[in-house]
Amino acid sequence: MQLAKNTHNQSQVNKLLKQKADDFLVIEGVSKIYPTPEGPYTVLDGVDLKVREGEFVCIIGHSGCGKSTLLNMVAGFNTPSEGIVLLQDQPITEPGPDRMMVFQNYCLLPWLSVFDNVYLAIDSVFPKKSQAEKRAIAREHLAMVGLTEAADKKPSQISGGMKQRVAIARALSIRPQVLILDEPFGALDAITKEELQEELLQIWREHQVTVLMITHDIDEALFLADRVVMMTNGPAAQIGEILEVPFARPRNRRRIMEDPEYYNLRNYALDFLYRRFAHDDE
Ligand SMILES: Nc1ncnc2c1ncn2[C@@H]1O[C@H](COP(=O)(O)OP(=O)(O)OP(=O)(O)O)[C@@H](O)[C@H]1O
Repeated sequence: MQLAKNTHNQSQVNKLLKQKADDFLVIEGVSKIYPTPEGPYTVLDGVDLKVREGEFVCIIGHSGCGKSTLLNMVAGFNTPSEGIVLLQDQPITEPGPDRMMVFQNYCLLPWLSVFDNVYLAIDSVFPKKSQAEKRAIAREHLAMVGLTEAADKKPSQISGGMKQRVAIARALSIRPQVLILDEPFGALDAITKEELQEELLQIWREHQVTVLMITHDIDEALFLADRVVMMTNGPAAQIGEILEVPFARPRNRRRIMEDPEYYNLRNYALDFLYRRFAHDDE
């Protein structure tokens, strides 16, 4: 009897734990209305999304539909006009080291070396750690993105792909729970972009970080994400549909591209963006 009771309790606990993991990041009824000289402008209108812990979610949608506005609310740089964003049941009201953002334009400090760009972030979040420890964390994360040799270079002396690697190493070096990427590879050439996508997947697997990433590239979203969130056009944009990406991990680009399901998903997303929610100017 006791055993049966314990088993029952354990299954309840497992259910609660799963629910907690499923509700890791919760965006609930979020709207954003900006005051403008022409009157209130509704960018987002009632966005609901739940993200599981460790999930990789890509967000696609036409320019101006409010993707950055939404992710800025998760980062804490922006606040909803209505609704709420919760991380592990806590409302997000300001930026914090549990959520790190990486932008398309790298945002490195040009007067600091690659190493010091990463070190500065670690130092600001972990001021009590010893200098040796902080230097070791910086070295470890630069090694993770293959930049050990470039540690003493200034941002102006390295390529765009390398700069984005520094930005990713810097973001991860403070061990955030959520990594927010706003079109991180948008400015890179195709080969560098593919290399960085592979590296990002490896890092995501090793760090077990939850990733939210904006992209305009459907192939990128299908290669990286567990789910692709497709937004309707603004104003008053909403989540139109969510695609579950079924490909096994670790993913192999060639194998995925040989899978007929890849083309079904790709065509479905293209149809959503360029027919059902086509932009007037496209
Ligand atoms: N502070 C603000 N005041 C008024 N309107 C704003 C403000 N910030 C953003 N907007 C408007 O909100 C809309 C959504 O902007 P946002 O940058 O979130 O879109 P996006 O989907 O990320 O676009 P893109 O893909 O081009 O980066 C745009 O029309 C933008 O002009």
